[in-house]
Amino acid sequence: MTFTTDVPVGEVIHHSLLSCSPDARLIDAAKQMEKHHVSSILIMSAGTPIGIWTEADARKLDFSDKSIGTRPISDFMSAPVETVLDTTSLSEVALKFKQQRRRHFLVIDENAEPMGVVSQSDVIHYQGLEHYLCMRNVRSALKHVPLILDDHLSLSEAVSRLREEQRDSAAVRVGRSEQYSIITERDIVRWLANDVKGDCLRDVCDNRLYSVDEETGLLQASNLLKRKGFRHLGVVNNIGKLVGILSYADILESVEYEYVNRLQDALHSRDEALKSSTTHLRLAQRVIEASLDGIIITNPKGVIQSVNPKFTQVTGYSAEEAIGHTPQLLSSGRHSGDFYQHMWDELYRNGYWQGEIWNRRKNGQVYPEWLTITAIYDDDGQVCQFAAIFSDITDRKKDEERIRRLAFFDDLTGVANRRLFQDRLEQAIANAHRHKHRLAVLFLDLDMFKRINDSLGHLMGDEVLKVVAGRLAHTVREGDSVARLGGDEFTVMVPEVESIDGLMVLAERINQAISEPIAVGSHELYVSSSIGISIFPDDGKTPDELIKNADVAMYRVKADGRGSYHRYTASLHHDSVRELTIETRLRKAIKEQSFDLHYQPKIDLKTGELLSFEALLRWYDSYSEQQISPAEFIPVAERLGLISMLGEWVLERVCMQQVKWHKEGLKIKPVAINISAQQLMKGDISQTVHRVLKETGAQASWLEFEVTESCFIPEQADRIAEILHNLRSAGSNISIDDFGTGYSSLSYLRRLPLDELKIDRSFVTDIAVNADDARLVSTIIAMAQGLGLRVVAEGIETQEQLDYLRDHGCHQGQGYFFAKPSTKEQAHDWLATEWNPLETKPISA
Ligand SMILES: Nc1nc2c(ncn2[C@@H]2O[C@@H]3COP(=O)(O)O[C@H]4[C@@H](O)[C@H](n5cnc6c(=O)[nH]c(N)nc65)O[C@@H]4COP(=O)(O)O[C@H]3[C@H]2O)c(=O)[nH]1
Repeated sequence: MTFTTDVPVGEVIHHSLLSCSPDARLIDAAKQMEKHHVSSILIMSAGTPIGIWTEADARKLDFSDKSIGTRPISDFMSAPVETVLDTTSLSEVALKFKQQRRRHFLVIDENAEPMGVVSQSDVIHYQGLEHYLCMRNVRSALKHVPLILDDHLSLSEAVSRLREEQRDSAAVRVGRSEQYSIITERDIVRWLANDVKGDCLRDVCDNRLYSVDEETGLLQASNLLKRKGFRHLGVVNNIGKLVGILSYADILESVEYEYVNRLQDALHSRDEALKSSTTHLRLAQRVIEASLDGIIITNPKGVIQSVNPKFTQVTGYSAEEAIGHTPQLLSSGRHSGDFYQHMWDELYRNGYWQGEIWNRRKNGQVYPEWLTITAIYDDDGQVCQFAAIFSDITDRKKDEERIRRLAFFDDLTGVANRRLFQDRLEQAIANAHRHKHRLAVLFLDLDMFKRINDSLGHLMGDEVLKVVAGRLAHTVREGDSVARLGGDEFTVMVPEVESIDGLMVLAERINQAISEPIAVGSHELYVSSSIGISIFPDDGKTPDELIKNADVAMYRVKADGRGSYHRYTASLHHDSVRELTIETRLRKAIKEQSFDLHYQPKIDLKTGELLSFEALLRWYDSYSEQQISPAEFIPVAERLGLISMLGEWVLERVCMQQVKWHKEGLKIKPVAINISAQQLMKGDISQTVHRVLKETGAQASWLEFEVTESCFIPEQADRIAEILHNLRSAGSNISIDDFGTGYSSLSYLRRLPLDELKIDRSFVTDIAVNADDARLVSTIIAMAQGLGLRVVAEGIETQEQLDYLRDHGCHQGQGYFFAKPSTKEQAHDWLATEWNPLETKPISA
C-alpha cells in the first residue's frame, strides 16, 4: 500500500496538450482527440488559450445537421478556459471539480504558460483516495438510475437525450434483451471524427457494457476502470438488474473531501511517525551494532532475543549460540542464588539494576563486567523486554588492583605498607576491644643494615629486605599481619595474643629466621634483628601509640646489644621522651658549641707515670642545669648524623690544647680521642686530622685514636684497615676501645694496624668478685701480648683491681683509682708537676 501525499497537480498531468485555432473544423479537432486518446483540445489564438472543447461539449452537437463536422470549433467551445496553477494540490483540484462541476482544468505554470490538462481520472488515480475508496462500495457512488436508450434511437436523438438528461453516458438495450451496450461522450467525438453514417444506435453501438455487482468496492471498481481502460461500468443488483452506470465523475463526486482530508492528515501523520520511528529504529540498530558495550535483549522471561557484535567479542558466543538461551549461559558460578534473586527483585521493583558481576566467557575464563539492566514496558505497563548493557572491566579492575597495591602495599617487598598496617591495626584494636582480648605489635629493625647498603650497594640491600620480608611472612601465623614501614623497619601485628610467653616465642622465632644466612649474588650475608613489642591495651590504645611504643622498646634492644627482643615498659617511654629532649637540646648545643673537654690520665701500672690522656666530651645542659653523659648523647648524635661535626670539634680542641701546653713548655703526653663508628666509616678522618694538625700546628704523635670494637665490621675489614693505616702512618697510635664487648676475632684484629687494646670497664669491675671475668681479663692480656699490643685496663677503681691487672702483665690503666676525668686546668697541673698517682698510693706486694 502506498502512502500518497497530496501532490501538486503539475506532477501528475500528462504534458501532451492538443490545441487548434478557433476556426479549426470540429471534425479535425475530433480526429486529433481520437488519435491521441485525449478528452479535450485547447483553442488558441495568438498563443493564448481562448477556449476549450471537450468530450462533454460534444453533447451540444446537433447530429441531424449533416454538415456539423465542418463547423468552426469556436462555435462550440467553452470559454473562458478554467485554469489551475501547477502548484495547486490535487485535493484542491478535486474540490474545484466538484464545486464547478467541471471535468477538465487547464494547468498553467507561474508564467501562465499552459502545461497540460488535468482530468477527474487523474485526481482519482493520483490523489491517494485508496483508503477512502476501499471503505465504500459502488452503490454508494451511484447518483442516478441509469439512462437506458433503445438501440433503434437515432444518433441525434441519443445525443440530445444525453444532453437533456445531463449524462455523460447511457446504456443501450440490445433489442428487447437485458443486455446492454454503452454510449459515452467519447463515442460522440468518435462518431464526429469518423463522420459515421448510421441512422440508429444499433448500427454504431458495439461496446458491450461491462458490469459489476453493486456491492463491489469502489477501489476495486476504480482499479477495474483503470486496468480495462474503461470510463464507465454498469452496476447490477443482486438479481442482475442494471441499477446504474458508474463513471469517474461519480466516484469523484461521492468522495467526502473533508473526511478524505482528515483521513489523509491522519495517514500523513502515521506515515511521518512510521518514517521517523523507522529512522529511529534504524539509528538505534546502528548504535547497538556499533556499541562498545555488549548488549543483550531478552524477553520478559529472560530468554535472549538478540545480542550485538560486542557481546560476541567479549563472551565468545555468537548471536546464534546465545539467542534462545538465558544469560545463565554466562554464569560464572561466583554469585549465590540470593545475589540473582535480589537482582531480579530490584529489576521488577524499579525496572533497573546496575552493578558489578562476574561472568564466564565461552573459553571458560571468568571476567568482571559492569552491568546495567533496564526493563522495557509496553503500552499496558507490562515488561515486554529487558535490555542488558555491559562492559568488560577486566582492565579497569587490574588498574584498580595496581593502584590499590601501590597505595597499600610496599612496592619492594610486597608486604603491607604503613597505611594499610595502620588500617588493619585500627580494625584489630576495635575487635580486640570488643572481644576483650590482647593484641601485639612487634617492631623490627635490622641490625647494621646500613652497613650492607653502604658496602654492597642499595640493590643488595633491597634483596636482603625482600628475603627478610619473605621470612617474616612465613614465620608469622595466618591472620598475623606483616608490614614494612620504610627502610629496614618492619612491623608484625598479632591480632589475638593468647599468652605473653607465646608472643616471646614468636619474637624469638622471627629473630632466628632472620639470622639464617642470606645468599645474595655471590655473597652470603648475616643479619640480625632487634624487636620491640607493645601490647594492647597495656602498652597503648591507639595504632600510633602501639607502633611508637614498640619502636621505643626496639631501641632499647639496640642499646642493650641488638639481636634480641624487648617488651615496652613505661620507663622506656620515659627514656624515649628524654632521648627526644636530648635530641632537641643537642642540636642547639652543637650550634652554640656549649661543650667542654675533660682529660683522664692513663697511668703506667708499674711506675705510676702519667703516660697519656683520654679526652672525654662534656656537655653541661644549661636548660636542665646538669651534665649529660656522653654515653647518653653520643648515640643520639650518631643517630642524627651529627657525630662527625662533634668529633671534629673535639679534634680541634685537643690539638689546640696540646699546642698551647707545648708553647707553655710542658712535656707533651699524647691525648686519645674517641672516634665513633660513623665518623670512621665516613672515610675522610685522616684528611680531617691532616688538615686540623696543619691548621693548629699540633703533631700527629701527640694524638691517639680510640676506636670501639663495634666499629669493626668484617665485611669492611679492608676499608677500615686502610683508614686506620692512614692515621697511624701519619704518626698517631690506634687503640681498640671497650675490648671484649664485641665479637672481633683474633684473625680479624691481626689484619688491623693497632697499637693498643683497652679492656672494657665491665670486666675490670668484677675482677675481684667474678672468677670468670678475672680469667677473661687475664686471657685478653695474654692474647694482646701475643699480638704485640699494649694493654690498657679501663675503670680501675680499687687496689685489688690494680693488683690483679699488674700481676697479670697489664701495662697501663685508667680509672677513678688514679683520677677522674678532669678539667684542662687540672690536666695542666698534672703535666706541670709530673704528677704520679702511685707515689701517694701504696703498691701492695
Ligand atoms: N665508673 C667508672 N667510670 C670510669 C672510670 N674511669 C673512666 N670512666 C668512664 O669510662 C668512660 C671511658 O670512656 P669510653 O669507654 O671511651 O666511653 C666513652 C666514649 O665511648 C664516649 N665518648 C666520650 N667522649 C667522646 C668523644 O669525644 N667522642 C666520641 N666519639 N665518644 C666519646 O662516651 C663514653 C662515656 O664517656 P664518659 O661518660 O666520659 O665515661 C668515660 C669515663 O668517665 C672508673 O674508674 N669508673
